[in-house]
Amino acid sequence: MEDILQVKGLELQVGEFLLGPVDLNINRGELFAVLGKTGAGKSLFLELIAGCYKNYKGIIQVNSKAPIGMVFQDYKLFPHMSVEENIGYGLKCRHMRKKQIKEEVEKLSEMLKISHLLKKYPNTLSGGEKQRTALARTLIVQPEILLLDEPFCALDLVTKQELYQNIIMVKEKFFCTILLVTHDFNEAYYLADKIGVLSDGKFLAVSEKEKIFEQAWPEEISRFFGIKEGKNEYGCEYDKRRII
Ligand SMILES: Nc1ncnc2c1ncn2[C@@H]1O[C@H](COP(=O)(O)OP(=O)(O)OP(=O)(O)O)[C@@H](O)[C@H]1O
Repeated sequence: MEDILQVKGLELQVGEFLLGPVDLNINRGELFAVLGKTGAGKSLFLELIAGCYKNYKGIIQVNSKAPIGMVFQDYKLFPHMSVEENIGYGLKCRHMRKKQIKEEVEKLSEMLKISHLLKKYPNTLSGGEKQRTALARTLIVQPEILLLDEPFCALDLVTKQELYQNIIMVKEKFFCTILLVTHDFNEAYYLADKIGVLSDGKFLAVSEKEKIFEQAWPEEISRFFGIKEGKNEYGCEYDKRRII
């Protein structure tokens, strides 16, 4: 399959922290989960791909003419704009006509089940509603690469599972390649095609999801996958059906 993103010898030093070197290829259309504990460098990696840093070493090659979309951990909605204005913002910047913006916003809101929120303002929304709004605001400009920085971390289990379905829908209907940052292996396992384990700024392992349980990983990596001596945290043979 064709690579949409190629990263070679990528390094970024911020203060004391060194991210990289990272070598990674992401296939078009895949969902790649960046799995790691707090402080591993997950957000930095995503922000680097998004173009937030200039002072890096190495190569980031993006094989896409469309913009890269990013949904931030804290959503970063514009507080003075309604949900409708937030979602339509990217089209307004591209000088699309008001009527067309309205149509596009309505269409996308329906898909993400937030039509009833359009007149509301961000400070009156729940976490899940904010997340859907942020996702819609990013998707409206039809990115080919979607970067999601721990999009579910502050949400309850039921809302999370509803939003997982949104992500699966987005991947299929928008043909997006998705990089998803998470510290939750179950989430990564449920959603991803491929999982990369990031620890202290370095990818310790990258594996297709199906192959995770077929390989003997070093102890350090096994822990990320919830495996201990071939067994899971419940002390029984790892049973993939347990996951979500
Ligand atoms: N602008 C910055 N200047 C200096 N250090 C930074 C900067 N941004 C991040 N760091 C440091 O880089 C390391 C990685 O941060 P990063 O936010 O990428 O971690 P993370 O894996 O996303 O963690 P979390 O899961 O808690 O969000 C941390 O030690 C952090 O303190």
